[in-house]
Order: sequence, then structure tokens, then C-alpha cells
Amino acid sequence: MSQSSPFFNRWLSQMGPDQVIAILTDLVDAGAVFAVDASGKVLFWSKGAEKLFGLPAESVLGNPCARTLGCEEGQDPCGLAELGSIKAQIVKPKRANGERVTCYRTARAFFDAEGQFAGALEFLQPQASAETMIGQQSNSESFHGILSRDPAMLEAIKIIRNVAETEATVLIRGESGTGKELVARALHQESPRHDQPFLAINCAALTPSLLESELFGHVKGAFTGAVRTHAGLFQRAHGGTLFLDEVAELPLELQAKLLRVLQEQSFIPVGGDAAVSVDVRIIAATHRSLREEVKAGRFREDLMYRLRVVPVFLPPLRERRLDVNLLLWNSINLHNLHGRRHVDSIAPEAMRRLLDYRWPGNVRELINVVEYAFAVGRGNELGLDDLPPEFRESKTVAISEQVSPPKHKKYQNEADIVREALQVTGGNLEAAASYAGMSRATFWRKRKKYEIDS
Ligand SMILES: Nc1ncnc2c1ncn2[C@@H]1O[C@H](COP(=O)(O)OP(=O)(O)OP(=O)(O)O)[C@@H](O)[C@H]1O
Repeated sequence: MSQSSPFFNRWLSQMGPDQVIAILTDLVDAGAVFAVDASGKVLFWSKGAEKLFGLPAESVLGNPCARTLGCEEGQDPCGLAELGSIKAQIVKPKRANGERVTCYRTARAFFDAEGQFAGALEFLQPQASAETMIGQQSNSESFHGILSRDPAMLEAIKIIRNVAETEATVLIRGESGTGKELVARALHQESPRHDQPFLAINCAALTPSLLESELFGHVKGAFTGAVRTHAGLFQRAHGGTLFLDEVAELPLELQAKLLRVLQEQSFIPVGGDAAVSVDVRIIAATHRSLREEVKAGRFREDLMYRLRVVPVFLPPLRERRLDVNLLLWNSINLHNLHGRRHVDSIAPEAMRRLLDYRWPGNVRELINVVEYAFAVGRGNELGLDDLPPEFRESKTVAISEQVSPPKHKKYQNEADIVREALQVTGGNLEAAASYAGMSRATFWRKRKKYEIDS
């Protein structure tokens, strides 16, 4: 069946085929489109090609394409006249500045009535942008900014999609930096409450009394300094969603108050005597197992059941190697758009180290590693030298093996854990907190308490 209307040819001649082809190829912004004649001379060179190779059309048209792209140096044999079509072949054509750029090559040859090669159309897509597109293909997900190709994550995304439109309380479990807040926001955005507020609080970041006042508000004169009535997060999130991060750190006395809100949709502000009714959906997150916390007597069992109506587990990045590549390229492409450096390939050794790494700070750490590479490195290839020191030391693999939380060790005190975590992770607070099995806020408090420098 024809893919154009019977009027297409008439419209094409009215618009002018040149103009239509130019506009069409402009739409393929992330790569180079060009056409060659039977002798391989360039007949058409898109704006994307000018941009990618730094070569204006006037300097290319009429010249042999093999010479233009440096293929005659033996780098990339053409083979199109023999093969007829080529799909996703990895080639490394040369830019005007002599650098080579790794691309996927897709090309189709034309043959005349005698079967002679009559020219071709080619599309070269830089590896960097191609990887982003892979991220959008069907075996991967991009759901409210949550990117993944990992089967366990895809399963989690499926649950999130289904549960979003319900009122169910969701408990997200995952290490620091695995995307718990991102998921909470996605749940809110997909829910009928999306026009109402989404408020978040880290339960580990405040002292118990401040936390109580932040969550439930206080009336004027409730305590010294309470000079005016303050509406808490529950009141401000009315109609919307409240995200309770690090819920396992909630003190027992506040757990009772939270349970009451969940059961009765009402609470009494600090120092008040009248109950306030609210309609708030709770999404909670923790890096700990609430069951273990219940067993240890630190968490109320009834509250655990109320919170984990729908549990969602986000696996650590080290258990989803498929995502390392996807997230790396996503982050690289964001920097490519805005930064002065343009990265289009990752050196094999650098890639190996990135894949072998244990990522104690998970996706947040990966984003920081790419930011580091753009800050310190130069050139189109992201090399080993562009990575933070922990990737370059020969003991990278050994470190990555050690970085799991030190459950097996007997510690004399907490100060030892904090010190060791800082040492092993080279002072990276996020990674150190994860190593020590603490939230960032708890880790920060402990470090201050024991006066340990990073
Ligand atoms: N699957 C993902 N795809 C894209 N970006 C992600 C993904 N997961 C996490 N991120 C990004 O990583 C960073 C950390 O994510 P987020 O704050 O949601 O983690 P978290 O688990 O809530 O961390 P913490 O417990 O330390 O607060 C954010 O910049 C977030 O956008």
C-alpha cells in the first residue's frame, strides 16, 4: 500500500522537492542525512550533517563522501553498492577538526534499470543520541522522568502506573539515590490529585519536636517561640499528597499520631484542643526494612501495615547494570545540550569501570560522576581520566566490593562506622551515608556529634 496520498506528488511539486527534503532532514536533528551519486560524490548534505561534522554544505557538495568523512583512511569501508542496505553499522567518521565521532550508520542504495549502483541515501546518528532513543524504545520506560530497562524496575513502574490513580498508601523501599522521591512525584502526577499540592518531608532531618510541629502544625503560644499559629504539612497538603521520606526514622510518639491521621483523617495541632480534618494521600519511603524495625521494637506494627498497603521496591543501581548505560547516556545528553563539551562516546576501559562500580550513591551518584566528567574532561570521548579518582585507582573493583554496608563487622561504636564510611567513599557524603546504612541527615548528625571531618 502506498504511504502517500494521491495528491502528494502534486503537493511535492508545488512545494518544491528541494525544500521538502531540506525540511524533512532538518526534522532529523540528531544526526546527519546525506545523498551520494553513483561515484560516491555528495549531492545533498543536511543541516544536521553540517552541525555534526562541522562542515558547511558548500565545502562538501560535489566531493567524494569517503574523503569528506575520512573513510578512505581505512576506517570505515563503505560496502553499500554490494550490500544494498545497511542498518545500525558502527562507524567512526571524521569531523572537520579531525576528531572521529562514533555513529550508527543506516543507508540505502539505489540501483538503475540495469542493476547498476546509482547512488545512496545515508543517515549517521551519533552514538550518544542513539542511546537516548534506545531509552525510549519498548524494552525500556521513561515514566515521569524515571528511566529504566531493568525488568525489576519495569515491574515497579507497572505497579506505580496502576496504583497511581487509586487512593492506596504506597511504601517505597530503596537505598538512597534510587529514585524514591521521583517515584513519589510520579504517583502524585498520575493521580487525580495532581492539581493539588505535593509536599515532601525527610523525617530523619528534624528533631522530634520540630518534626511534630512541621507535620501537624502548632497553635500560637504552644511553646516558647510559637508566636503565631502555624499550619503543618498535613493541613497544607489538603487534597494532595504528602511524601514522608525516611519514615522509619519517625519517633514512636509521632508514629501514634500518624496512625491516627491515617485512620481518622484528623489530628490535633501541637498545643491545640480541636481536631483538624484533612484529606491527604500518604506516600512513604524508607531505605530500611520496616519489618526489621518492627522486630527491633522501633516501629509500630499497626502503622507498618497501614503504610505498606502497596509496597514498591526500587533495586540498587549495582543490581541493574542495564540501567547504568541508559542513565549515563541520558545524563551525558543533557550535558551535551547545555555544556561546552560534547561527548559522543565512552572509552571501553572507562565504560568497564563504570559498569563494574558498585554505585553506593545509586543514580544520584551516577549523575554526579557525569557532571564531574564534564567539569574536568575535554574532547568527544569520555575517558578514564575524566572519571573521579575512585574509578581510576586500580583498587576500584576491590573498593566496589567493599562498599556494601558493613553488616558483618563488629563495631566498637557509631563513630567508627562514620569514620570508615567516609574513608572508603573518599568523603562522598551521600555514598558514605549509604555505606553506613543511614539516611543522609542521620549520617550528617552523627558526623557532627562525633566531630569527624570528611
Ligand atoms: N530511574 C531514574 N531515571 C532518571 N533519573 C533518576 C532515576 N532514579 C533516580 N533519578 C535521579 O536521581 C536523583 C536522586 O533521586 P531521588 O531523590 O528520587 O532518590 P531518593 O531515593 O529519594 O534519594 P534519598 O533517599 O537520598 O532522598 C534525582 O536527580 C533523580 O531525578
